Amino acid sequence: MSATAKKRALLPDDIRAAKGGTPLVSLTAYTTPMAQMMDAHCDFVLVGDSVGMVLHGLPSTLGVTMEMMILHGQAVARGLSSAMMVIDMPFGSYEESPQQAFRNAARLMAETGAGAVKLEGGTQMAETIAFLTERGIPVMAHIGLTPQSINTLGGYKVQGRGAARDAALADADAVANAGAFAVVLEKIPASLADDITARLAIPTIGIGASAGCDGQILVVDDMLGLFTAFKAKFVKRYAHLGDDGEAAIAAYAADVRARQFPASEHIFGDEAPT
Ligand SMILES: Nc1nc(=O)c2c([nH]1)NC[C@@H]1CN(c3ccc(C(=O)N[C@@H](CCC(=O)O)C(=O)O)cc3)CN21
Ligand SMILES: CC(C)C(=O)C(=O)O
Ligand SMILES: [Mg+2]
Repeated sequence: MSATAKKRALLPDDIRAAKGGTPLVSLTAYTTPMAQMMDAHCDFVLVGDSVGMVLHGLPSTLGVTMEMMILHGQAVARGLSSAMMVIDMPFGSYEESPQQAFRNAARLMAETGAGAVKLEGGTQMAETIAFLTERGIPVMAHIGLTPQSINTLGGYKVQGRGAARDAALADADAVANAGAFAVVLEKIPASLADDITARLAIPTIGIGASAGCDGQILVVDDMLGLFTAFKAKFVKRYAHLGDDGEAAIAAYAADVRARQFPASEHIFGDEAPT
């Protein structure tokens, strides 16, 4: 999909229609300035629950709340005009029942203006995905490595290898048949991602999956080199803003200590300029 020819905000159906075409481009965002930076270049922007680890220093995504997602979602919405906004449902906000999922998904959409929600899970979430889509809430699914299940998965490991391959294919079929308009494939073998992409009628969005997916997503702070606590194999760093930022802060500190900052252009005289 062309990132420059858009006249209106993209909709889930536009994303769905991109199946098999130019790969969909997506990044996460959590703030207005980051959303502004990517609006013209991305087809959709995800307010990911990775916000908890990336911006709040949490050890996993499990501690992320509805209130955090809503505040960051509102900030991102202010920075977007053409890219579609998708928002993650946080851990504990949808797993209990389709009714619980609807209540919280409706709140996320109403209070942030997101065009769709994303939730983690395959066959076990199919009933909930159908319940939401039948009631007007577009759902992006997320299978493979599902970080909210870190405590049962036992680590951020590759999913769907060997005997687990058939279960991953069943998850893909289940979310597509339930009405998801797209599905994120996280950290699975490339051949499995290619098989899923070939068998589903909806776009696959890869993160640690395959260049053959219908689109790609990364955590923006990872690809900018701003988040450096860990680097998954699937991350490519396109910049090193963390290093650049620390160097800038060190230069500021040295200037202040040497009384080199503020300089004449940063200070005010007694008289207003004429
Ligand atoms: N900064 C950031 N980037 C992400 O992609 C991300 C988050 N945070 N938070 C939420 C989830 C968690 N995800 C993760 C987290 C860690 C690894 C990771 O460290 N992978 C290692 C190996 C870990 C292992 O095998 O146990 C790797 O080298 O890929 C991967 C995905 C993806 N999401
Ligand atoms: C990594 C993407 C897919 C995500 O779910 C997140 O950022 O929370
Ligand atoms: Mg997430």
